[in-house]
Amino acid sequence: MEKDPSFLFSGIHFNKKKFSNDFAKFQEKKGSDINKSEEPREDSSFIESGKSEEKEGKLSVKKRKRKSVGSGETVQGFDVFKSSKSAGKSVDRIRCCRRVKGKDLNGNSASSDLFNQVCYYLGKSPGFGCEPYLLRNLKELGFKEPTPIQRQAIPILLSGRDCFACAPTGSGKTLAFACPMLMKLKHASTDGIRAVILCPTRELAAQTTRECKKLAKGKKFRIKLMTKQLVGKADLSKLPCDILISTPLRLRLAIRKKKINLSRVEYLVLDESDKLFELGMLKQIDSVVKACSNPSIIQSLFSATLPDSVEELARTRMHDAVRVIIGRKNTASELIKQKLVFAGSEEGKLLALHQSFAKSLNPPILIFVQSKERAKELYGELAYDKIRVDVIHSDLSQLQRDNVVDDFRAGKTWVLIATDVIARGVDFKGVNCVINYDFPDSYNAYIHRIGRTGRAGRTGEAITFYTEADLPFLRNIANSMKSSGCEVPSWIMALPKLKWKKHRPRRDSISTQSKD
Ligand SMILES: Nc1ncnc2c1ncn2[C@@H]1O[C@H](COP(=O)(O)OP(=O)(O)OP(=O)(O)O)[C@@H](O)[C@H]1O
Repeated sequence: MEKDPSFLFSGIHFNKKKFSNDFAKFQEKKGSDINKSEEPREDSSFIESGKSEEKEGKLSVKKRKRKSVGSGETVQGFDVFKSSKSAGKSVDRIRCCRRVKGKDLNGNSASSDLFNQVCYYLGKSPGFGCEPYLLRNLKELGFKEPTPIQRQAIPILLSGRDCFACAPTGSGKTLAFACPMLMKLKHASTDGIRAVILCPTRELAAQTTRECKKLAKGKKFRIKLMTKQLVGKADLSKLPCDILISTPLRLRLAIRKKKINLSRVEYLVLDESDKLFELGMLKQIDSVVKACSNPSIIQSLFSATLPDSVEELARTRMHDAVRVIIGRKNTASELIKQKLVFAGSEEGKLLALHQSFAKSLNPPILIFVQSKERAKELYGELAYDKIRVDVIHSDLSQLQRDNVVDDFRAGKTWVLIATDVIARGVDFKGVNCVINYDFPDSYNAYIHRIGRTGRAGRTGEAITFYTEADLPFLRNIANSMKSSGCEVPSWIMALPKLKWKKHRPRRDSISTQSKD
């Protein structure tokens, strides 16, 4: 069900208490008027907010506070203030507070085409022109107005600042980095690779490649996905490619074999960045960042979850970065109705699943389990039911994985059983329900798994089964539910909150056959 256009603001909370000063400022401006202005004003705060803060670097903290709170200067839609943690480093924080309205290029009212409006502002500053092909493609894709993350991140990246951004799942982060990338690159060239996008999984890399191609339709940009075959090629230095999309491992392999030249890369994106900064991928990321040696490179990090530890790590690798947080950091979209179900035992889970399918089946449904072995077991159980079920895990070949994903997208598969290989970033339109058959192994995994539903303004449901083994971690999930507006029994809220390391308990195998 589409919610138009308020969906664009799903997941946004403005903490009135914490930001009371800023809130007061917005209240004062009530009724005043961005909308009524004759012409859309050039919104310099969009682009230069961070830089003007920098200039103020010498002001005392008190003065800076006074200036930003009491001056009555124009603030449109967000509040910019220095991160206290980052004293001495140029990292700004932008918190999206409310909707900006205005007129589009033709002077029509705000709701018609805000993309035009954003681009109009940008077009006024030299070098930021949005070409007609991009506007046309956005229109063809049905995107009428930018989502909050797009509204904030696009101008920042276009202004040449590094950016790390955290916004809810399904809120349009891909476009937020792909749009400015195409605008920055302007035209295809034979200069070699000029933009690199890193994604943690092959599925996500393939999806991002497709999205970039759709956006670039009508231009001759060469957009390439780093495949196994490509890595195997003798010489990639002459690869006709403007934009390269890859997993870190494949790109690192190409770098190590000295097959690829990334010294001209102007634009680097780390998508699902917290996953990329996990221990296993950190070395690979570092070697890519090192190989992208162009001093004027623009780097950006995007994710729906951005733990503080990752931010700290990112700051050591990014300078002059603007930090954009849409809504509350690390929470699920409000469009997802989250439920916890006590299943008692492993057998209980299977029973609960069968019963709920027998009662009502509202596909497409995604079921997450904790390992490929369990994915195969559950598939074995459900395959006998008269539902179209399929399974995806890392034991399948790339071609098999692609086919499974395509069938689910096309509606041929109703129920897809999956491991965490597709928990992040993969955009299935209209998944009605996500079932965490096995409790997720971390809080972030929970947010990303359930984020496969409730995307782009649609509502969705997320059901999480738990057993005794999962009880210690229930409270952590309950917190996310509460902050997304879902009901949580008070006894769960009273449970102690534990530090959540990887939680993968040994579970009995999935089978209807009695163990005896
Ligand atoms: N401005 C827009 N208006 C309407 N729909 C949009 C807009 N921008 C993106 N979308 C759609 O929203 C959906 C989610 O976008 P996207 O996959 O970029 O989300 P995301 O924030 O990266 O999610 P995740 O955190 O799960 O990776 C896509 O189907 C995309 O086509």
